[in-house]
Amino acid sequence: MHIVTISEMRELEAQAESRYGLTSPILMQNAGKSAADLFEAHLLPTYSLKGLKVLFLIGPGNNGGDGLVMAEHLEHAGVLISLYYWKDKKLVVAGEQQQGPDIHEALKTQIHNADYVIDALLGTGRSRPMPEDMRDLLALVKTEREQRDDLNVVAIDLPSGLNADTGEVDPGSIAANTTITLAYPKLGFFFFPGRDYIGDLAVGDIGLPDDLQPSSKTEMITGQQVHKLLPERPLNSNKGTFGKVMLLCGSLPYPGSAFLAGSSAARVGAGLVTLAVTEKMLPFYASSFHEATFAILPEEDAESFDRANALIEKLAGYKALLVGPGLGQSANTREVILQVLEHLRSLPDKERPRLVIDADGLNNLSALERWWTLLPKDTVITPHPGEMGRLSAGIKVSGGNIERLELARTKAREWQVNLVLKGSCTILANPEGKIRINWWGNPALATAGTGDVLAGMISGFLAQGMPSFDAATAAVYLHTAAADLVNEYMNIERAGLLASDLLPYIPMTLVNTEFSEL
Ligand SMILES: NC(=O)C1=CN([C@@H]2O[C@H](COP(=O)(O)OP(=O)(O)OC[C@H]3O[C@@H](n4cnc5c(N)ncnc54)[C@H](O)[C@@H]3O)[C@@H](O)[C@H]2O)[C@@H](O)CC1
Ligand SMILES: [K+]
Repeated sequence: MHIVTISEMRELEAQAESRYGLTSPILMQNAGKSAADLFEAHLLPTYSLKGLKVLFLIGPGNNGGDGLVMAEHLEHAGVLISLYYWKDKKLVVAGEQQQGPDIHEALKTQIHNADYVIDALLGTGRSRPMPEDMRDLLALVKTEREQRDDLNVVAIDLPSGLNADTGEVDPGSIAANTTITLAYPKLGFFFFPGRDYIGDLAVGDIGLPDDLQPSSKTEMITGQQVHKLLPERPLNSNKGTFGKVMLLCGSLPYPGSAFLAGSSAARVGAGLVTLAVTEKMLPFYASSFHEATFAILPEEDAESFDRANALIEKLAGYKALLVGPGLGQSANTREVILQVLEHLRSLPDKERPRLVIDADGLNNLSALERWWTLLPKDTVITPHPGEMGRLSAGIKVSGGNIERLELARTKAREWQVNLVLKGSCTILANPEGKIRINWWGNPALATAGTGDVLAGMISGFLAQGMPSFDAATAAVYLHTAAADLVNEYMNIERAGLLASDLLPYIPMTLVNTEFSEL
């Protein structure tokens, strides 16, 4: 699904009118109707609309207009509606305009009684800091919600005061429990602090024709998209059909990485997983990972040439190679990596295993001048912000702010790689400037070993012949989906997940994608 900036959204609306006669009032009718439908479908699976008390905060522009249309639809469905028009300071309760000197007190009563407050004050037309009286109005809602958690705020299009391009927020903005955005998610939703203000995201349909597409090269990854990317699993198949993946991972003191990454490759469906390990390490893996096969390498103090060659000799017929997790950063190991890269570059396209480099693979590379010139075509790299900083000559890389986007786009082009810049909303960028962003994040994933799982999943998809950018896309999405399943089935919330907990849930995510809307 496209992600749009404010100007891209305006351009779409202008085209809708000039090419299809879809004027602003028509789009607004569609927007308000769709918001009402989503409100009913997504937000109230267990409640009836009848008798529900909903207060609408109506702003001066089209965002307020959307709110009014939505209110009208909900009123027909039996919702008890009150409307507060911010600009005129007018309060209408059940169709009656409230009179008298103290509208403010009457408004407070409405907030106190409401089940839902709909924030339809400002949308993409926000052009300046919020006036104090709008901040005060939202502060009343915020205070009330702090006192009772059965008050929900639903933002129309976006939480008022949020900058839809950057994710910056006004001091008066309040976080929504749910945001019903119109037509497409806005870029600012994917960056902090904005990300924290969106709550659950739903995307409303404003009736734009299918062939009117945004020019944006930025996409939000969705379950349905991933479902279409996943490899076929024909009945007439054997383990050879689904490809072999080799892992150059794990060393003392990080043996677990190879197990986690290798298991993850198998869990996304790779036909065969081979761990390239030393004889000393073999007993550890052989006892914990029964399904793996092994390529035995000379010990780590052997000549780098011999270590690299032992791997290269075994590599024929492999479709994917993962280098890095737990590998260590000795000069000898760096030499091994360089020789393996040289070998990969020398192979014809068809015979070359697709490469994923993660963790120590990246740390080893970042010590070298113009390291990216050493990579074979179609490589995927998966840095977290710290690794990204080292790869980019020591700059500081944000974990969630908007600057990440341009950095990812520029560097993927410059380095000619498929870049997975990890973070709360992981960003993927390819050499052609295409961007895909993962909406889902899960703080439980902030624990050791989950990166190994992600890198393993990518290599498992590569083994099955998926193009590099798509393999990374599917893995990033399903990795957070697996974490959500762990939370659900293990009954945990934001902490306590072990990376290995993800493993049994990965296959379930492959099935679920078809049915997830976002
Ligand atoms: N234009 C269209 O075709 C459509 C617009 N849609 C809705 O319209 C919204 C955009 O509408 P508008 O462009 O009218 O913009 P908004 O409704 O976001 O706000 C613009 C109005 O608010 C005022 N304003 C701007 N910043 C302010 C601030 N900080 N404090 C107080 N007032 C401020 C402006 O003077 C203007 O009157 C979208 O977010 C969406 O909700 C949808 O109805 C779909 C179709
Ligand atoms: K709004």
